[in-house]
Amino acid sequence: MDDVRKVYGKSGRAASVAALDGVSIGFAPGSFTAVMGPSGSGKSTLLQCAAGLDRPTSGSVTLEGQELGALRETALTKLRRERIGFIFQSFNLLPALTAAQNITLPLKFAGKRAKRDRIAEVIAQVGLTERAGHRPAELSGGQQQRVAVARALVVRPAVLFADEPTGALDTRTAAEVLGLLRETVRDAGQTIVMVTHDPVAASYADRVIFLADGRLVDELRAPTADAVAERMTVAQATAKGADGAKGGVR
Ligand SMILES: Nc1ncnc2c1ncn2[C@@H]1O[C@H](COP(=O)(O)OP(=O)(O)OP(=O)(O)O)[C@@H](O)[C@H]1O
Repeated sequence: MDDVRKVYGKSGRAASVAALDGVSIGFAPGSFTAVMGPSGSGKSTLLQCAAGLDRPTSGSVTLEGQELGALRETALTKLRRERIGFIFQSFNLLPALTAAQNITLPLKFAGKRAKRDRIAEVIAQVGLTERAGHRPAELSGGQQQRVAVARALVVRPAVLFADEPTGALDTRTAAEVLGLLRETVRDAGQTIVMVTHDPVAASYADRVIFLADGRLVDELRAPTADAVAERMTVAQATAKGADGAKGGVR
């Protein structure tokens, strides 16, 4: 992402909001990045712009050498289907379909043949071989999120974007899902960008970036949960500082 700005509302008008205010950042192949920041700091907007779900007001986003802004809507949709994976807080599975059918869906959308071996492989990767024939209502929250992870991985995306993937899970189940994400980075070289409010979740990443008022204000490598929690306090102070209070960052 190069100098990405996203302004909601007409730029210059009193009601306009710069949700992203000149963000430049790269996500290297095989890296796992957590995005943190106070509510309204632009985390979701960053994810949406990086994933080609939303177009920046200015600046550019490049994925595997392709500038997303240069693509028409149909080409962008194709790129999203084939090169990008998504998981959300609410698993977004289709209730009438089994786990295996949910996982097969992205291949169908991409017009690809659903090879049985690939489906079995990705189901095994998320540890759901025994549950492949179950519908979402017959699965626990953690299992449903693992189906969603498998569905995101089945196309072998360049980047997996996760928006609060453990927000609806209890601590133990969240740890399982985060461990699974970590494994896909380690074993399959998957690139992951994850928005989270939880310092423990962020500590599974290789790097945490902190947003405040649409700007990148800090970065932490090899994070521990304690170090993340401490930096969050500083990011919050920075956000307040931008509202006029002096000496926001210490
Ligand atoms: N569609 C929209 N129209 C107008 N303003 C928007 C829109 N989407 C987001 N915003 C504003 O942009 C800013 C950043 O929002 P964003 O959702 O990216 O923040 P966030 O860090 O993800 O917040 P949260 O942690 O609460 O989900 C906020 O001030 C928000 O009100």
